Amino acid sequence: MTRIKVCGITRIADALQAVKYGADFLGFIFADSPRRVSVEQAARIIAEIPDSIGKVGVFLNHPYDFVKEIIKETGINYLQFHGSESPEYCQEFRLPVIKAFRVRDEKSLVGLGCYQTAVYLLDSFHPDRAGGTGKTFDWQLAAKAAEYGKIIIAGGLNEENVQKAIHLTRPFAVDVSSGIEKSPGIKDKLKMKRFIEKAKDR
Ligand SMILES: O=C(O)c1ccccc1NCC(=O)[C@H](O)[C@H](O)COP(=O)(O)O
Repeated sequence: MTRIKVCGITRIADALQAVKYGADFLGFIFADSPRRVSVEQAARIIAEIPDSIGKVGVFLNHPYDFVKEIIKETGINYLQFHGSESPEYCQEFRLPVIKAFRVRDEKSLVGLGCYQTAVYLLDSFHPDRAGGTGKTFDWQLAAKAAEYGKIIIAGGLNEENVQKAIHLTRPFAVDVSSGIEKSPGIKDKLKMKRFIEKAKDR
């Protein structure tokens, strides 16, 4: 069954709803974003979440020591590197790594084979925004990435298109953020429920 990552969590209520509806991973953004959480905020939310749920810290070209500190202070147990972090940098950490690639065309996936990460997350390229764009990319390109390992499909997913994305790309997981929001960082309960139901129905 396709796993589900709900990203951009900023509130305990949203985290608990996502778990109740069946999310497998929750994402906490430490990069510059309207969905950014403080260390204290993330730690407070994570303390309320069952152990079985993956808690993913999302980073963007952060210094090694910053990431180490967040791991220590919050209890995140997955690392998502969303920038131009090198394979060597990703291997410095003991936690499982999700390396993100922002897909514009085939060339965006060059270098993917150099990483030895747990999973690859494919997100949409946007010239000004690193993530949470609400835009999809050409899902046909996901097949190339799948040759290298497990993939997570991200970027512009919502209750209308998630089944098609799963059907076309057969991912390990799907990732959603703005497609289930009322406003950045504030999730819409009903949209979240419907998204998860649709994703689980595939
Ligand atoms: O979501 C953000 O604001 C963000 C900002 C900077 C780096 C990464 C960010 N998000 C990472 C994610 O994993 C999002 O879930 C992913 O970009 C998909 O977002 P959306 O298109 O809104 O579903």
